[in-house]
Amino acid sequence: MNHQEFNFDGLVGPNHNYAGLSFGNVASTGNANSPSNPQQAALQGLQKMRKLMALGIPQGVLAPQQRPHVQALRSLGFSGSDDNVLTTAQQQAPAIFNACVSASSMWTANAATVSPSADTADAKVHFSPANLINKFHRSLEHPFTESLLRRVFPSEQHFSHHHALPMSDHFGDEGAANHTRFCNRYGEAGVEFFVYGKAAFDSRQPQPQKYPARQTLEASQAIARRHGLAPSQTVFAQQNPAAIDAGVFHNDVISVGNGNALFYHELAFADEAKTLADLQQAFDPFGTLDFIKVATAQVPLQDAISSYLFNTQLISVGDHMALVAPTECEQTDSVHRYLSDLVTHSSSIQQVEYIDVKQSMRNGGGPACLRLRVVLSEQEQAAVNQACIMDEAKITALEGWVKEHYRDRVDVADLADTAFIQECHTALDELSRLLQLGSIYPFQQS
Ligand SMILES: NCCC[C@H](NC(=O)CCC(=O)O)C(=O)O
Repeated sequence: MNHQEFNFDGLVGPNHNYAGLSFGNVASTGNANSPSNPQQAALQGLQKMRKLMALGIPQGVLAPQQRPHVQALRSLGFSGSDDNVLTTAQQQAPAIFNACVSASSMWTANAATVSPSADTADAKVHFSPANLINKFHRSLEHPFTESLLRRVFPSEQHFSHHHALPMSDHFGDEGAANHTRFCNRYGEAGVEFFVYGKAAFDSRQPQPQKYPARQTLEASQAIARRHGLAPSQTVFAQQNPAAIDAGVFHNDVISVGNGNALFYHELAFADEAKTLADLQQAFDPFGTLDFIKVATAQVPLQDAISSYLFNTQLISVGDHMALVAPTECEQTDSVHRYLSDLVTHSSSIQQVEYIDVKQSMRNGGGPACLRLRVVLSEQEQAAVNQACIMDEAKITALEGWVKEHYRDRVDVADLADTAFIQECHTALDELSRLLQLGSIYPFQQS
């Protein structure tokens, strides 16, 4: 059977903006209140999908969420007409209002954790939407994410959908940004690797002091249990608390894996030697893992964070692997030097492709943040909502849709404007038809 790893990228929403909502994510707070360009952001995302398709990676899309989240504002005591809710919230509680207008669902690496059928006890593909409890604006995502995933992966025979974990910091879950899978071939069983920031029920373990640990060990363990993963093929490792305090808010900012390779910075894990030993032990039945370590002397941690060297997409292309890296990696001397050198050695990684996703990068989202990886067999592929699987013509149609409906400048002050919100609804209404999602948006249901 022919299995493939699909990338489901988040389509950037028409309300893409910079509100500085993510404490601990230095790009987000550093660019707070600068104007955004939603049209350029969405086109950069679509261009990235085109590039990945050209490299042979099948590509799907996940639709953006409706914002502002009027219902959340109503639950916080703002009342009257929708217009009144929005204008009063923006005047009286601008920070809360901004959180309810975020386009953060574009980073689909945080949408869910996905385990392929080769790893799960019931041989179904399992999806657990992430509760994203650490950030208010992101904690609003999971109900829509779950209903969207159910419409994109509707077959009960092949797909198993869970609810998000309990909404408590003890079970803080950030989805696939802290989850990696190793295997020889996508259709074969492999090792699932969960990286957490803190143990919520064990205060003896070290914790970051400055910035929050967004993923807990207990959340990762719960996901592994729910997905029916074999304990011998599941590894949990703690992220280095010092790296979190330097701005590494998810593991995918400091390491990336694919196939039998792990590309990581030496400061990624709290206990590097134990993490590698645990991974190799779990992988022993399948073979040898290729650990590609980047030393601080080669790339200082700050350069890795600002360039997003590890938020690259590590993909299999024929018999080798390629890194799809943001152009910031080309512009950061240490990183560019490292990558130019890397491809000349006999490592698994023999190709680097640079892409421009600056609109997303300015909020701390690189190429890897924008995609959710889903391994599918041929039968599972046939059971997916086909309108969400991309080809050249569909990408072109989405580009046309973006150019027709998206603004090229949005200031945070525009976000409560009635005309702007109406434009966003018109865009999403048309998109729900293009992607055959039915009346999925709240404004279509009232
Ligand atoms: N995986 C990348 C996620 C980036 C995301 N940024 C944000 O939500 C910033 C939004 C803003 O500041 O407007 C986050 O930190 O979760």
